[in-house]
Amino acid sequence: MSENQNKPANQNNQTAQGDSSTGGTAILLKEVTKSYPGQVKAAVGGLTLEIPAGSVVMFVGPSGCGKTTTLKMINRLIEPTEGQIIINDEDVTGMDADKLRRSIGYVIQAGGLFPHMTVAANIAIVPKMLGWDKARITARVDELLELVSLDPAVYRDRYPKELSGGQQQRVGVARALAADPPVLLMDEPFGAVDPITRQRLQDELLNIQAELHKTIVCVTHDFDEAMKLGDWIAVFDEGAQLVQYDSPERILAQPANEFVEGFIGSGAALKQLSLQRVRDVTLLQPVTASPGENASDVLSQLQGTGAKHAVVLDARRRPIQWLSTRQLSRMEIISDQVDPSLPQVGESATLNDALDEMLVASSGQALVTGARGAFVGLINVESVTEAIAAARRTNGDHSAPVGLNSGTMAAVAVAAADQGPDDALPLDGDGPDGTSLEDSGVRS
Ligand SMILES: Nc1ncnc2c1ncn2[C@@H]1O[C@H](COP(=O)(O)OP(=O)(O)OP(=O)(O)O)[C@@H](O)[C@H]1O
Repeated sequence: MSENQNKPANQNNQTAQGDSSTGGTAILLKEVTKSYPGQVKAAVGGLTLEIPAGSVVMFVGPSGCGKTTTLKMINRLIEPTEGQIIINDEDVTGMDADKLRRSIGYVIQAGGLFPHMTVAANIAIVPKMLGWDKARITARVDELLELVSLDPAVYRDRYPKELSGGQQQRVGVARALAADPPVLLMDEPFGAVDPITRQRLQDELLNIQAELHKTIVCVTHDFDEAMKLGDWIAVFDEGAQLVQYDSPERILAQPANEFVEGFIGSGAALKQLSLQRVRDVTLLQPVTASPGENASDVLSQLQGTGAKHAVVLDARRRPIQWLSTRQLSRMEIISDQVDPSLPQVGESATLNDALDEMLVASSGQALVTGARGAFVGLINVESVTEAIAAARRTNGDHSAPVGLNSGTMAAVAVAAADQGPDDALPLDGDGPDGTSLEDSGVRS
């Protein structure tokens, strides 16, 4: 049996130890335990967890359940009491911790920037330690600032206190990516910013991930964030007991037990909206027009199609106006005026974002833009509803990565196993599809 058989369906081209098709590398936690001095129960009890290369794995669970402890054991900010952590074929528990940390990006809440250093100096910390020359560091700093959507000329010489919370967070991400590490650990990265900034930072992280394909492990308190960002979600209970480890779709459609249901919260159907992107929906193609055109020509086109609105595009095909037949009938020539309040969403926005935009505009429709703001079509409430129904029909046809505990919290284990063979955790040592852990790359 091949090593890939127990990998998630959408990761089948990767081996357990990374693959050239991703910028990331697989991580395997093998029966990892952490007992703090004086603790009655271990903070992490015999956790085995496979983190596929190039995927985003989100850790969720109640406060104090061991998420941060698990995360920090990966880069040895916390030393495990027992077990192995294997990154790129190597058990890193025996490796020099400083060397290890230089190959793992780490992002914490509010960026964790050094206040006495400029943005550029903060980003340059690891490249400097690695002995890069000055020109290479300067070029890399600028490249990373561009990547996180900050203009290098404006921001490179600023100090952290001269940045907004969201900007500090962006610099934190840039710093973590500086030496192009295959692994990125994030601990509540967007916890300290307002909801709108948070949404933008999440979108940006997704864009960056689409480009770089890192292996990202991220702790969050926000289940919606876990669904939006995660390829896989690990739901933990006390002692880092893994209650469910699966795709956001499956966790939503088939929560392992009441504990997971509680985490999902109300409105599971609505949460489907956060799983799908605008680009997954069939867009409508309206009549378009350009500045300088005769309004009457556009009106007759509209009459031909039965539509009531035309989208005016500038020379770079960016939408600038959205005119009704009534507005068109009052003008002769279409102007190049830009309407700043057009309801617009990007292709990578979630259906939830799109619905928000439509509701705010109360038009039931929004303009969709793609690369460099070019118009790609219209989305409406009906197409969103159809996309959700279609997703339900195709839900849940894949196996998940391996995750289990050898710890002592039997109650949780029994609760999960009660869900039947399809939903149960592989507590008997078998993977979700019945393959052995040996086959899945988990070797003793
Ligand atoms: N340095 C420490 N010494 C002793 N106990 C600790 C230490 N750090 C964490 N713990 C305990 O270990 C358990 C797990 O803590 P951890 O911070 O990993 O949880 P968490 O799930 O990340 O929590 P939160 O969501 O509140 O951040 C908790 O009971 C915590 O009190």
